[in-house]
Amino acid sequence: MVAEWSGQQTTVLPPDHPLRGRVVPPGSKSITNRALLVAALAEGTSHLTGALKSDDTRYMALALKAMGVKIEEPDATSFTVTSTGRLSKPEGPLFLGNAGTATRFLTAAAALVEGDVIVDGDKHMRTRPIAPLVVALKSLGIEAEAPTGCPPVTVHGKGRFGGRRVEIDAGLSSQYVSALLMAAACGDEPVDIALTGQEIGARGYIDLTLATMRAFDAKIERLDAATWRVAPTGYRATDYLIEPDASAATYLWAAEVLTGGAIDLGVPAGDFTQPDAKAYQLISAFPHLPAVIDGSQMQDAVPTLAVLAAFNETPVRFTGIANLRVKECDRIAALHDGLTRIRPDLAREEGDNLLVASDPRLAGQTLPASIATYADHRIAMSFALAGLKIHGITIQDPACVAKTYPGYWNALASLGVKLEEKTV
Ligand SMILES: O=C(O)C1=C[C@@H](OP(=O)(O)O)[C@@H](O)[C@H](O)C1
Ligand SMILES: C=C(OP(=O)(O)O)C(=O)O
Repeated sequence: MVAEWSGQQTTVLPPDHPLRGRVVPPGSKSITNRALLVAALAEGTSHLTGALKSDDTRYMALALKAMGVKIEEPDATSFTVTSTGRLSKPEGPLFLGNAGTATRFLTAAAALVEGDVIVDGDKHMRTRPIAPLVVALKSLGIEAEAPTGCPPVTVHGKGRFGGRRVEIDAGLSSQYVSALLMAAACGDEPVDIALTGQEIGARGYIDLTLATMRAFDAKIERLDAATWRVAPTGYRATDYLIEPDASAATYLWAAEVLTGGAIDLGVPAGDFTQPDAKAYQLISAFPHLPAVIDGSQMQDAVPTLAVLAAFNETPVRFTGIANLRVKECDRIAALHDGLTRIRPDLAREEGDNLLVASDPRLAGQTLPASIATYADHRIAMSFALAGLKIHGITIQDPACVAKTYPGYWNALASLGVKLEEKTV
């Protein structure tokens, strides 16, 4: 992993007061990118409100525009999407940065284009696996190739999505399933989508996909615990309100318990439908987090929980997190790296488990640590939480939060957290 850093960095100064105030998290990344795609596949105009505007959703919107969809942004949290219901062949490759959702969802949707579509991303995305999705598309008779097993992917679209049944191994990413489900509604016959392999993490993201599809009038039937039948209805344009981002909420919930404050998120934790909202109960138990946390159904909340665990009364073992190794970076390694920069005995990797050796006496100490963020927004946002309690925590490349939460540093500042920015 990278050791040295030159560029922008932010030092978080521990506040001398509990964090109190109102911070509403931005719109859900997951729901915004689903809604943008299904709205683009619906004939007519859809108004998406409460949406996230960040790198990931910008890449999705730009890619859809490149395929002939009209997308306007009437205000800071809305998209107006007008489409014929068809995606046209883009002139060049679709560049999707490191947006896993946009990359996976558009790889399947590219089958609906007549002509070749190249789906590509930045150097990080080019190391994130997509082969299982490509294999699944090929089994449906859709020609596609990803020579490295990661983007770029070339999809030779035929303007249709056909085949009665497709099996998908979603062990590495639930996004493959969501991608197939969303494209399948625009097929010309019902498609059964069946999970193979082991039980997957993040099932809640499939529920999120089904909910967004149904809001745009798709018809999906669950045949059994691992199979869905998608009817070839297409989508109907609609107005859709997107809920705030539950993963973003985890930083605010954690900031609240770490400082003994009260942050009004504008949404009760129980109202979120996204998987990471499950982390709320755990966060509320702080400083009595359980000895073992299975992160499989709240994967994006694991960095938050792991940093929080450092201040817990007792150690915490994180299990069910193997696929954190193929997110924006290898998050198990990045969390281990950051925690051990704070204090060498604070974390240990055991296979794909992460053990955090908690110590409530960390609070108030001065332990200068420059946290490498590996271009991963969640590593930056979660280690900023350590800076609320420890003097000397510096976050490298703080701008990487723009992937999903561009307003993060302003949100902390609005709660009275002092930040020192420097370029080194
Ligand atoms: O479907 C989604 O919106 C997401 C699914 C999860 O990824 P995987 O399915 O790759 O685990 C999650 O980590 C990602 O941030 C968003
Ligand atoms: C894993 C993440 O993103 P994605 O897979 O959508 O790039 C994330 O936001 O934590």
